[in-house]
Amino acid sequence: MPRDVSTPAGARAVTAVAPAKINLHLGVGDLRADGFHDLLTVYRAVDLWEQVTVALVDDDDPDVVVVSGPGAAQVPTDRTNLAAKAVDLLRGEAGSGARLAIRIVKGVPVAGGMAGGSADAAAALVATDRLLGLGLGRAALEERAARLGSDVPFCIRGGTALGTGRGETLAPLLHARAEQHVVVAIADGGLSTPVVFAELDRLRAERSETGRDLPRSGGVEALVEALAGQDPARVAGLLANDLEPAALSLMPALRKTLRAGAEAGALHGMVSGSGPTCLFFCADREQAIAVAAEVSETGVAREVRLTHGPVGGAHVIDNPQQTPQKTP
Ligand SMILES: C[C@](O)(CO)[C@H](O)COP(=O)(O)OP(=O)(O)OC[C@H]1O[C@@H](n2ccc(N)nc2=O)[C@H](O)[C@@H]1O
Ligand SMILES: Nc1ncnc2c1ncn2[C@@H]1O[C@H](COP(=O)(O)OP(=O)(O)OP(=O)(O)O)[C@@H](O)[C@H]1O
Repeated sequence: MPRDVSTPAGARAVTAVAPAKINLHLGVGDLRADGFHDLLTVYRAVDLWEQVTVALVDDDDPDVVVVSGPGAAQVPTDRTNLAAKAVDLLRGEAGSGARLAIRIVKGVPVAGGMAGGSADAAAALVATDRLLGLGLGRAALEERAARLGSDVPFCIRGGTALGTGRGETLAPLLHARAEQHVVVAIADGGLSTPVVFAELDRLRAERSETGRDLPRSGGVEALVEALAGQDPARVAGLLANDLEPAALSLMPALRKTLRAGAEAGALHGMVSGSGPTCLFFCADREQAIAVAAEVSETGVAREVRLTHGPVGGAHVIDNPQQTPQKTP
């Protein structure tokens, strides 16, 4: 462990946090020539946070990556770690020879479809920008973020946003502020994002041969309008995830999880992004507490968490113990 990686924010270390994302709508187009799929998505940041500290260390100390928190053992600690890629990108661009150590405290399920690794990259970009005094604005940081992954720009931005392209092109949805209480059911094991996209392509091809195409989600206008109102049931009726059939095909046990949420009375249950985390949308915090307790009792999930959104995007925090900012 480098000697000053846990130094409170100051000249030699900066800590930033970035939120998990959920996709209230995830429309997936056909496979593109570059290996990605065009998306039409409504992103929302929720209050599960990754915390990343970037610290200047002495020349003879290594550029270590230290990861702690749930699922830490599954996260790489070499330069393939997305936070390390973010640090290397900005340090290289600045022509800096600084030795930088990274400490990650995970609060988002690993490989769970909630952009945990992307949040690490987002927080690392924001922290490195501040530590090296680069002064890159939001737009420049989001451009670097898009090079690291499709979800990374949104983890910087936070709030609620429309995502297009491969998910990296964002437009804020400033009126979509209706708060949501969501129960997060974390599965035992993860799903690989590219494998889930490939399974969707396979299912679509298979179904089209039988003449019964897999249904595709439509537009987002009604959802965006509902998000400007105050009726959680209306919002719940408009949620959609085109990747869900692929995640269910790869992990059929998730059907049981979704059933448990429905039986507990959630307004709507669905797989989060590429899965396997399942989300249960509730009318209010009281219902969310009751649904979380009931789903937890059935034993279908490894862990059940309560969350809500929207919350803000990646930002520097002065005190690593402090609670991240709650509003966008
Ligand atoms: C499922 C989502 O989380 C929804 O927000 C994202 O689309 C995934 O975003 P991400 O994890 O940042 O994914 P990336 O690191 O950009 O891409 C990983 C892999 O996922 C697949 N991928 C990702 C995004 C996209 N629009 N189409 C894809 O087909 C590709 O195989 C790609 O090589
Ligand atoms: N900092 C990181 N944190 C977590 N995983 C990382 C990180 N860097 C690289 N990875 C790799 O990325 C894989 C996906 O992890 P991640 O937690 O980002 O998945 P995810 O939340 O399903 O992603 P998304 O929702 O963006 O598709 C992991 O299995 C891990 O090997």
